[in-house]
Amino acid sequence: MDVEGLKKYSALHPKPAGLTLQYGTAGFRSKAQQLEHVMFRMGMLAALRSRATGATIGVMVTASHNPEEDNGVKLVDPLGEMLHPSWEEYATQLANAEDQELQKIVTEICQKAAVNQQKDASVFIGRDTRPSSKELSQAVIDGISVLGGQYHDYGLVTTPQLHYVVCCQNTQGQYGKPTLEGYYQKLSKAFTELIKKSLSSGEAQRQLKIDCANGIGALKLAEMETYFPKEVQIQVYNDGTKEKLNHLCGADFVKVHQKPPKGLDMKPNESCCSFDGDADRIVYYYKDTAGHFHLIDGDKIATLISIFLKELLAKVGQTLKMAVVQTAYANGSSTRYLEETVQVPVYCVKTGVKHLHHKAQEFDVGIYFEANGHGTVLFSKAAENTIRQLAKEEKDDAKREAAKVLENMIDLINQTVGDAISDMLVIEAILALKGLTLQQWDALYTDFPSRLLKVQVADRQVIDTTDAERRAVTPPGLQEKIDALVKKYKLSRAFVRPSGTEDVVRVYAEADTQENADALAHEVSLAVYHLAGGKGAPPQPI
Ligand SMILES: CC(=O)N[C@H]1[C@@H](OP(=O)(O)O)O[C@H](CO)[C@@H](O)[C@@H]1O
Ligand SMILES: [Mg+2]
Repeated sequence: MDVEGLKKYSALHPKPAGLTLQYGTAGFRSKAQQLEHVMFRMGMLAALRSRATGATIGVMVTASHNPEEDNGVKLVDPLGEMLHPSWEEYATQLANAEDQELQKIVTEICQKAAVNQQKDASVFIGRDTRPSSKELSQAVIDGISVLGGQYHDYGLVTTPQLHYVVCCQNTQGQYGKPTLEGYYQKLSKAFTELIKKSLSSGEAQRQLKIDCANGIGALKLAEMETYFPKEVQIQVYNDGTKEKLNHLCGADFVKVHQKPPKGLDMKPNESCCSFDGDADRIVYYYKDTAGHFHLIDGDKIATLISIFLKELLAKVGQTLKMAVVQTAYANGSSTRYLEETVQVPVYCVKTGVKHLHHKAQEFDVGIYFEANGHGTVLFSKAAENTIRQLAKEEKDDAKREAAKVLENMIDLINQTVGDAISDMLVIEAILALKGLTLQQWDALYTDFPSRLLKVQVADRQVIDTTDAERRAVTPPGLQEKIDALVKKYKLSRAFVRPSGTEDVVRVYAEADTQENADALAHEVSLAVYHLAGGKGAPPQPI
């Protein structure tokens, strides 16, 4: 280790006194001006992780759907997955070390994780469009360099694009070419093949309005435009030229407020969707002729994909094990529909993509989505091989054609992580192939009315949960209170958990009517406020 270099560079990116941050659900997130030292140190950690795995590691500078003033950083593991949980602890230790302790902590991590410091290190870097991202990614570069690592800076990319190139690089091109061009080519080729099949059935040109949250998605859709088949016409809104990132727009805003984003003029029955700030989430929506807004969230996306894949698997005659993975935030109506009508097993795991991804890996075809629109489909290597072979060699025409559709789906889906661009193309292809309108898709089932709220408390860690976060174990009395409140309403359900990305406790409730869901959520919020150390004024009714 270049001890002098480390001293010099860490002095350029000093840690603010008294600041402690934690590698949470989606890496580190905070106000941008508090993050320089974290970026520098995550550059260092990525170099160490690269040496430990003998592979290229990704570092993405983004705070996704958070306000423009925030920023964040997450590490990408060799196959494009989220950083392994065993290293999250090292990330937290390194980020919180005092400047003069850095060398000691690095040595400790190297010992604990058996990192050979002589090995080569390679890191890919990407960033979103926040004003602070460029400078912060420079701090990441300093961190990589100070530990003697090599890097490739992809500059402005969506989070899923960075995951994709990391996976391509570490699979020696098996997953595709580790370039943006490679990404656009792979997706557009698969999409064009699929759309061709629907056109023969007389589909008209498809039109879609996309709210890009004033983020990176707009730039990347513009780059991709030349690759799109002309049968699909997309119109980009909130492209970042006028308004602030994520302000009153984007997938998170639309999902949480259950209303259309600012800056997108929506005519009745037009297909619209929203990306989030780093383009790894997507939700669809439309306005009916009576002017009512209809949200089609991650649960309905998972449902559409499940129906489509199940039908195809039946056509190819393969008994592959398929399942859907959700979190406690999935609307109860979606879970019921998937289990009872689509007849696919559904599993509930803790919030956070890493948990969903991990569970989905247990199946031949694992479909996972968070209700907020983050999700993808994973195919096991064995399933993928079977499908590719059938697509090439199967004698039965109908079976072979179905296998080809599945093969293109495999190529169109970004299996490394949820990807708004890829998911959008998957959805458009399925709707075209099935000849479904957004209204028909929406009508598959009706969401139970729900409400998601935040409560401020002094220390959110006083709440500990179990059963995939659906029950609170501490503080004492809280779960009993929630149980009693839930009993007061019909078709109701409620749970609370500390957020992993914000300093709040999240409260979720469902009930038979919107008024009841709102009332239940409010009553549960009060229980959290009183039993878990509420801060500031008590929660007000909605
Ligand atoms: C209710 C909700 O939407 N929670 C989000 C949010 O996590 P919290 O731990 O709830 O803050 O951000 C995560 C990262 O983007 C995302 O994975 C998750 O779904
Ligand atoms: Mg995001």
